[in-house]
Amino acid sequence: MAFENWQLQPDVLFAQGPVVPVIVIKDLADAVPMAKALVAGGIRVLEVTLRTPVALEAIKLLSQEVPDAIVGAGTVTNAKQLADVIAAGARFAISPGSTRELLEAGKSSVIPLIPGIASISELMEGTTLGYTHFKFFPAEAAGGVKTLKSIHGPFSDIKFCPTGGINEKNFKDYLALPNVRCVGGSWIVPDDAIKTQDWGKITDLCKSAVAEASSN
Ligand SMILES: O=C(O)C(=O)C[C@H](O)[C@H](O)COP(=O)(O)O
Repeated sequence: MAFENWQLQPDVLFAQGPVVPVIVIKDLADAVPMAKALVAGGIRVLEVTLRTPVALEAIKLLSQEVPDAIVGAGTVTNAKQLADVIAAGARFAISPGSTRELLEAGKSSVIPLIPGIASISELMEGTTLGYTHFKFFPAEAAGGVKTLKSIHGPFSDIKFCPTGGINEKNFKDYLALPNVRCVGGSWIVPDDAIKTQDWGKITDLCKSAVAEASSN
């Protein structure tokens, strides 16, 4: 267990499925059909990034309208945003990085914070405060599978959700690592499918990722 005040423990969150879609919602009207398409494809944990003006509204809407999903926030970079996403109903928060301010706020929050790390020193800052689950970002650019294998030596109890440059070709290499439970990625919610509102394509991408993840 990481922090007892967290209503959802990060090991439970990481165990929900092999892929966490990194979602960018530009048009609020897309939020519900997109989330339903993901859930229909077998993916429940949804990371809605705070990259657009409608992101907080989208988190609120999805929390109410798509009860089968576990809706959280991505791109949470400071304590104020953490408070905002909790108020919107997010059940977890993910950050691309870690600052002392954010780590302290996450520690005392009611939802789990998954801080991002790309170096050993950042990881140590987080583990010193009691964090056990991290995002590894930007995964491919920061050395990918090789880096995670090396980190596993001295930090064998720490679990990661690598994100950044992960796609249908390399995600299984990450999932095969002992310190990886799930991977994050935007490949599962491609821009062209959103633009054309091709929700069936998103469901198909999820189904094939879930099926492939469980095959050898
Ligand atoms: O927005 C954030 O909070 C991030 O940390 C960045 C995203 O996780 C990556 O941009 C997703 O990477 P791709 O799957 O390569 O598109």
